[in-house]
Amino acid sequence: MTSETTGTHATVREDTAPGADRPVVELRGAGKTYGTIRALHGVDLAVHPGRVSCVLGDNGAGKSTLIKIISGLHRHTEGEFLVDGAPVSFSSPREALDRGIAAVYQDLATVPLMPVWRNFFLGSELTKGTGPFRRLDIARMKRTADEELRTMGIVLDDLEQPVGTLSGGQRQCVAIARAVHFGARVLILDEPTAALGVKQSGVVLKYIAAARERGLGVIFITHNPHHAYMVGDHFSVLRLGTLELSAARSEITLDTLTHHMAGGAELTALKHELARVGGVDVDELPEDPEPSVQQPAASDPVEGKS
Ligand SMILES: Nc1ncnc2c1ncn2[C@@H]1O[C@H](COP(=O)(O)OP(=O)(O)OP(=O)(O)O)[C@@H](O)[C@H]1O
Repeated sequence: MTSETTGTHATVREDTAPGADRPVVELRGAGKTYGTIRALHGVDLAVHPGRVSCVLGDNGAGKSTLIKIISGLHRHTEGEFLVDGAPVSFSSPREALDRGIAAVYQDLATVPLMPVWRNFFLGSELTKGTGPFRRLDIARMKRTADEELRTMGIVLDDLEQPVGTLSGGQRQCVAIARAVHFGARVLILDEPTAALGVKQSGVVLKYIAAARERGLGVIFITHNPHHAYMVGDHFSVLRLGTLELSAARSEITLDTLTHHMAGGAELTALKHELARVGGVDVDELPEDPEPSVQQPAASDPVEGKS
């Protein structure tokens, strides 16, 4: 049996992010070309400690490419990528991890039949004794996993239960707690709520907020403006590989964010098309709110919330 002590609904974020100083991770005019395909171009992004930076975009917008650059899977081909203010170009995820940048993907690298505590330490098992007497320190691994999960507000009744028996949301939370334990300063969460229902999404959003409270910088990739707005301090909307919108929380409403995500101009054009085709009463369709934020200048570095 499994239980979550912290309820299931994330609290809507107030506009009160701690005064985070310089960004841990920063992209300045960054881009990536695959052969002749320009997947990402001129993107600015700043990830500060204790803040959640949301990256939204439709299919093919360039979200995965952005994550791959920051997590060390691909090198950027234009602009700058800085960690702690110094330019970097990682050649592997190991290098990114060594700098405290950890990616948690939808298809989590867990072994479903192994217990929770074993998955928590997968690949980094604790041992005791030396030489031929060296063996797994099972008691310490269970204790540490339990403590770390509790610190994040995740209480599982039985750490012996196979990780495959946890809900999708709980597995994400174990993966987040694991990354935090192994020294992540920046968490990249790739659509962590995409395959989840409302309740489990709430659980994951809570732990995103918990990671933020622990001072981590979080890059939250999502299609869902409602989820982003629950926990986000800053919002970037990508469209066809470029930054369509970059706004701090204080500069944007949920309606405006939703408008950008939905492709407001495209929806309006679609409404006109539907009116021409007939059969659809476009007056019955909901109005789309107008955007009310400035578009970022390509050369302006994206600042977090002031
Ligand atoms: N390895 C690659 N080689 C060639 N083109 C690529 C490669 N990876 C991505 N692209 C192209 O780059 C563009 C951006 O893709 P990307 O996967 O980054 O978008 P995305 O926002 O993550 O989309 P989705 O939500 O569908 O995963 C797309 O046009 C895609 O076809």
